[in-house]
Amino acid sequence: MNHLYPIFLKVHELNVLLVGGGNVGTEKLEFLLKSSPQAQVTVVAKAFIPAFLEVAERSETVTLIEDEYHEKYLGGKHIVIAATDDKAVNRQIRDEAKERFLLVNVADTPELCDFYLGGIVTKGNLKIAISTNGKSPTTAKRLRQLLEEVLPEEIDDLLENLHAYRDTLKGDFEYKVKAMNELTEGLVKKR
Ligand SMILES: C[C@@]1(CC(=O)O)c2cc3[nH]c(cc4nc(cc5[nH]c(cc(n2)[C@H]1CCC(=O)O)[C@@](C)(CC(=O)O)[C@@H]5CCC(=O)O)C(CC(=O)O)=C4CCC(=O)O)c(CCC(=O)O)c3CC(=O)O
Ligand SMILES: NC(=O)C1=CN([C@@H]2O[C@H](COP(=O)(O)OP(=O)(O)OC[C@H]3O[C@@H](n4cnc5c(N)ncnc54)[C@H](O)[C@@H]3O)[C@@H](O)[C@H]2O)C=CC1
Repeated sequence: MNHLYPIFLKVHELNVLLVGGGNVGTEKLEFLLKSSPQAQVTVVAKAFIPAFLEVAERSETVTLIEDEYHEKYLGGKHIVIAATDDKAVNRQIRDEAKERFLLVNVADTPELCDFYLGGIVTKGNLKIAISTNGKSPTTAKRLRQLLEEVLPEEIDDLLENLHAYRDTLKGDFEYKVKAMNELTEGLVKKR
């Protein structure tokens, strides 16, 4: 049983701190920006690998700070992702973030995480997040790839059309709920 509760964060309006600019940091930043290209991310690392810089340069909302992690970098942040190769530093980031009641993810270390990053499928306005409860990130990746493949791009047209249709409906809330449910019944009806 997976007890995690998924939420969809407006990371373009929240301040994210990422510590570490190596392989794992690159992967985290890449997936964050793929899903949320305007994510407000400050990255602190002693050094950045070229692949990291390549990903960061594509974004206008990523700020890089070449420095050792210090508690001061938690100021003004809502969410923290620790991705250094130093376990003690990751632990320190986690402890100092917790003192401030910030939500923290220590990459690849489930026991130190308040939340996990998931596999994410985006088709226009549709977004699906996948979690295996930390049991198999590779399965989350494969499911993400599968859904990206099988869900048609046109699914976004469906959402837009239904949204437009809802706006044309005259009547109270109850009437609209009924009309929208009848119209979309075919999506779940068993043949
Ligand atoms: C708990 C969690 C915490 C977190 O990091 O947030 C976590 C933990 C760990 N990851 C590990 C390794 C790998 N992670 C991936 C890939 C992804 N990992 C992601 C999330 C999560 N990883 C969270 C759980 C999500 C869930 O609930 O399912 C994804 C979905 C999202 C993202 O990273 O943004 C992203 C796919 C994105 C995509 O493609 O869509 C691959 C696959 C690959 O790269 O091909 C490998 C190598 C294969 C392997 O080793 O399994 C290890 C072992 C480290 C070691 O060996 O020491 C641990 C630690 C452990 O399992 O104990
Ligand atoms: N590379 C991979 O695919 C995997 C890595 N891991 C583990 O994840 C951890 C991170 O791995 P990588 O990203 O590959 O390491 P890496 O060596 O590529 O990157 C580490 C990053 O942390 C930064 N850093 C280290 N100490 C710092 C500090 N005090 N303040 C600020 N920045 C600091 C470095 O400057 C660098 O940018 C390691 O512990 C590794 O064992 C686990 C599974 C897979």
